[in-house]
Amino acid sequence: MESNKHNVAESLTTGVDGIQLRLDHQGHLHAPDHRVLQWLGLHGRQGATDSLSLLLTQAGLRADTLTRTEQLVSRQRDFSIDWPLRLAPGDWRHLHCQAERLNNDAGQYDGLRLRICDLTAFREEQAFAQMQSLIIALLSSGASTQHILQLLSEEIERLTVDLLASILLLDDDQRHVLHAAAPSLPPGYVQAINGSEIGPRAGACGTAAWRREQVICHDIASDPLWRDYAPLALSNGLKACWSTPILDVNQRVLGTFALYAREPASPSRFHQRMLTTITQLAAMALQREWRNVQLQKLEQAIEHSPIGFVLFNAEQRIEYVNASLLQLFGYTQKELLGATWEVLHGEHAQSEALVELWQDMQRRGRAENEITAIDRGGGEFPAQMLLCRITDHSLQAPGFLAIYQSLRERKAAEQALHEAAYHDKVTQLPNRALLYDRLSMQIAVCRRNQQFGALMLIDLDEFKRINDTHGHSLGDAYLRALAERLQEMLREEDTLARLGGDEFAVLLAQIGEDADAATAHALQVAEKLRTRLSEPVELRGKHIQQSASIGLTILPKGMESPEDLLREADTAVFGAKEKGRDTIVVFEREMHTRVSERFELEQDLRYGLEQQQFQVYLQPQVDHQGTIRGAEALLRWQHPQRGLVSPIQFIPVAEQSGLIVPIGEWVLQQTLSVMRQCEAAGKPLRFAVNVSPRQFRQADFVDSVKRALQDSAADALHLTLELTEGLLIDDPQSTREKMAELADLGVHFSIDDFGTGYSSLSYLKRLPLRELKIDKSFVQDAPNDPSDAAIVETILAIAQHLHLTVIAEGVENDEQADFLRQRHCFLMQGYRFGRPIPAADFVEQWLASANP
Ligand SMILES: Nc1nc2c(ncn2[C@@H]2O[C@@H]3COP(=O)(O)O[C@H]4[C@@H](O)[C@H](n5cnc6c(=O)[nH]c(N)nc65)O[C@@H]4COP(=O)(O)O[C@H]3[C@H]2O)c(=O)[nH]1
Repeated sequence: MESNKHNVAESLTTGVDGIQLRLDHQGHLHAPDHRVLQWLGLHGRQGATDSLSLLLTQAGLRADTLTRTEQLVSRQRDFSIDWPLRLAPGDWRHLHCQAERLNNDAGQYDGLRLRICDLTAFREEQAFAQMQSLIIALLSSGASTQHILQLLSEEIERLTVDLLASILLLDDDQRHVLHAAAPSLPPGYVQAINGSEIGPRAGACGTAAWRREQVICHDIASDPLWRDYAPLALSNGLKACWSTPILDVNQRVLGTFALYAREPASPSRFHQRMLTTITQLAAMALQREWRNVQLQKLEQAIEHSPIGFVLFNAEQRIEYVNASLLQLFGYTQKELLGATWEVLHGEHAQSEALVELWQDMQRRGRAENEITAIDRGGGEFPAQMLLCRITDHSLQAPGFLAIYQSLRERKAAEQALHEAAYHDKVTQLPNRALLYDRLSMQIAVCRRNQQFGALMLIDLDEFKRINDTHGHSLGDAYLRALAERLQEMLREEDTLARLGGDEFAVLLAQIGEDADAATAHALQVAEKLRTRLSEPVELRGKHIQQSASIGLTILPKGMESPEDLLREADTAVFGAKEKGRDTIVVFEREMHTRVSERFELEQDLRYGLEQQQFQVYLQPQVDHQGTIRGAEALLRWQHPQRGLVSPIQFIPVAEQSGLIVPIGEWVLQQTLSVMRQCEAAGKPLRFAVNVSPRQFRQADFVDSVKRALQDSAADALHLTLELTEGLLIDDPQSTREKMAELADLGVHFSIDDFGTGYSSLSYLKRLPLRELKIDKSFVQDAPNDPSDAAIVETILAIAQHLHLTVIAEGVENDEQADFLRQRHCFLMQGYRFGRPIPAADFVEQWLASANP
């Protein structure tokens, strides 16, 4: 008993480092303490306890480790060895044995002292620490998530030895699980559960994902959650499964981590810890990936954004710029990285807008303002800038973000819109709308300062002619040249505007303290402008010269509005035109009446044309025997209230308003139809039609005559067109071309009122003319006035020289007729031979006459 006690005391001594066992020199084990049995998992079991081999076999030590232990013992020397003992599936106790040889007093071998420590907890800690650092290292190394999950699973399986790990991920639809890693699960099983739906009874993993909580299935065979999947699991040798959902920071399920056992089993404390740790590590890996994807998307969005991004670090130095910013400022990335923001703003870095922006950002974390930026070439441009503080988790500012959006295009578009709305396209001068604004302002300023200004309207005399003869592009160039001339002669505070086709306006700001002084000053300026305008302009090798009519009005006289002043100046322009153009007229109140009368007449004319109030009259042209040789078409206007209006009254208005063009065409058509009637009746007659200068200058004049001839089917040989002398002088080249084209068709040309203009004979010679028409003013006084007689004689001489026929108009009596006949002028027209009568009456008489 005593010895037994001694044995026990000697064979097992517990120390801080473990429990001691004693083997005698024959290899017998002294009776072990119950704690040894407990460690070995043999507590309470019956069996031999004096053999180390037996004890270790019973404890489940693997055969190879046991053999190795026996070998070491038999060597009778010091040694150490690990005894991993499997307590349950995946649950191991790590015992460590340190053996020390004992000698008796004679120095002979006396057995071994075995010191046994339980290193399980230490090993587990070590394993967790290793695993965590491995995963964190992998996470920061940029290893793929797939790789990390695979490694995690392998590591678990290595640690647990006989458990099988599985990581499943939830599909984007959050309803299906997808295989991510399962190093040892049978491939058939992996394939079968890949894509299966989560649910309240979908095995351990499907249910854990569904419930968002851990699901422990000790025995798959009997677990109701496995009803649908048990056959699959069992046929693959899987009998227990513990699964934990992997959750992100927002508790969203990312997937599941599970451990399978090949026999029914419950997780140990170690397993529980492992499940928790692994799901956290897996969540980190998955979230890192998700963040990476988000970051990549964000990075791409920023890189390709049309807006410039700059990241400044805490030292306010640039650490990132996107492509748009480089393009916007014209720098390379290398040039900007590390630079301060002065580089993007130059001297404007201290501007009020930027300082304010900076202070606002400091106060509120975010600020926005319109600022001036400077590009690499030093060019300034407006930009919308947003400054934003970047905070990290400790809420300190590690830097700030600046966003630049160029306002160049927007400003240019705004400017273009403004320009378009307030400027004339051809000359870029202010247009009517802008003049109107300035006029309103000037009225107010003058009233306040008790000063006077002036408004001038400049109307180019016959600008249309330039357009018609030289084309619009030259016309535009001419206008630009005039605009430049005018601008040169005005002060900065004056406004030069273009109001329309051939009309400019000048607003002279504050030119006198009383109306008279202002008028005198304005007249002086107007005269300078008029003179300058009338000087020839050389364009594309052509000299273009024009006079201008200027109307001016002084402001403010009373309470005139801008419209009133424009109307006054307009009235004054009419006055100038009436005075014979190329002159300046200052507005007076009486002008209003005249102008409005004229305006009314124009309206009536327009209406009259629509209402067919016009009529063509015909006046015969006879030879020396009184035989009718032709007739002149003369227009009559039968106005319902005005009565029969003379062409002398309305032709100039029609000419000025442009209405003469449709009216002239209408007269021609009417005359040609009469002509055709005579031709058809076998009594053809020559008809003369007046062509106004404006009508002739139309670019399509020749075509319109050709069309009318074609439409009427009348013979061009019977048509005479009467042109005025002035027309021939104005634009000889184009006049000659047009005349020639029609003359080729057989049309005759006659110069009306010959002798009143200044035709050069050499020039007349080159025109396809047939006839000169002596103006009635010479004819009527010729018999009694020697100078008129001389003129008539000269005209006749010229005609003879040029081989032209001559017709005298306004022949009222025999005396005049005799005078003409004696001088061999055989064609005559006048009341002496017949007054103009309605065309229909004329034709009737003509067809009924005995004339051939
Ligand atoms: N005192 C007097 N006058 C005579 C005598 N014989 C004819 N007349 C008038 O003299 C004018 C001759 O026409 P015009 O010189 O071409 O002068 C025309 C012509 O320039 C213009 N005109 C008339 N019809 C047309 C037309 O259809 N087109 C164009 N563009 N102008 C026209 O109006 C002007 C005036 O036309 P009317 O009033 O019809 O005046 C006509 C005619 O009625 C006479 O013995 N004594």
